[in-house]
Amino acid sequence: MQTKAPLLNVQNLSWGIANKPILKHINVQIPEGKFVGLIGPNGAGKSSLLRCLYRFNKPNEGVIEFNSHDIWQLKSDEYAKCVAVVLQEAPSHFNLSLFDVVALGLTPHKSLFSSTSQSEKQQITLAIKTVGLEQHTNQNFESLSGGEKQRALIARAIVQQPQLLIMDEPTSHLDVKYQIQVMELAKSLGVTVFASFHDLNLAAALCDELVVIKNGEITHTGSPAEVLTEHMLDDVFGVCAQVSNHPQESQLGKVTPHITYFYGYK
Ligand SMILES: Nc1ncnc2c1ncn2[C@@H]1O[C@H](COP(=O)(O)OP(=O)(O)OP(=O)(O)O)[C@@H](O)[C@H]1O
Repeated sequence: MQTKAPLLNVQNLSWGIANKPILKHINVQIPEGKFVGLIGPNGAGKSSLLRCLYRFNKPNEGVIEFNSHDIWQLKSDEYAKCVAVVLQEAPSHFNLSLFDVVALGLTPHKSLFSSTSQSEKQQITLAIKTVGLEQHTNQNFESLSGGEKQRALIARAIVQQPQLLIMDEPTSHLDVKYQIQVMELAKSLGVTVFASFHDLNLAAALCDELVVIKNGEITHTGSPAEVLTEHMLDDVFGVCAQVSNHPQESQLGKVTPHITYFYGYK
């Protein structure tokens, strides 16, 4: 039986700035429909890798295939229709309402200056409702809270109807409730997601697979249970921790690693 090609296939990717190698011979496969987390210490290369995937950084070496096509051979608007990006910092959208920002998700699908049809307006309203922001529809985007902004950007991604959602630490400024809410919302969309995380327990609970990067190299890939070991946490993150099974998940017969950190160890 022939196995299906991954939605995103990164082969031997290297990228750097001014002769300084930052990403070194990266190989990553993101299967269609999976929620894959990218983890690694500060400065490991997470954002640099994700930027290569949404064509912000052009690799010095290697190939990135989307649906078996080299992404640099695709027309930029064609690729923009397929890939939505949610970043750590919500971009500034002065004078735009929440509705207007969510409507920007239609941009890759529309010609310049074309107006928004009735059915598109319904699509936008539905996406706003999905992220629970209907009471804020006409509010200025800039006046939304951090968590509301990130949910609005997910609504924008819903409207875009991407095949792949790339998220670069989208919850790092949010309180714990919004962190869980925003990532669970992203998971509930059912699209393929590749997201970087700093909260390893959140990554363990939500991700089907994890990719670990350290010093610009992939060191581990696999299920959260395979990847999140005490040895890996020591080796890659330099922390002393105990990994157990999350109590909520063990009641359901699932194995989800849960990390307890120890303090005062060097
Ligand atoms: N445009 C650039 N010019 C010079 N150096 C860069 C550039 N982009 C990234 N770097 C460097 O590459 C390394 C990896 O950075 P990157 O932002 O990808 O790491 P990260 O894993 O996302 O880190 P963090 O968890 O702190 O956000 C860092 O040392 C950073 O300073």
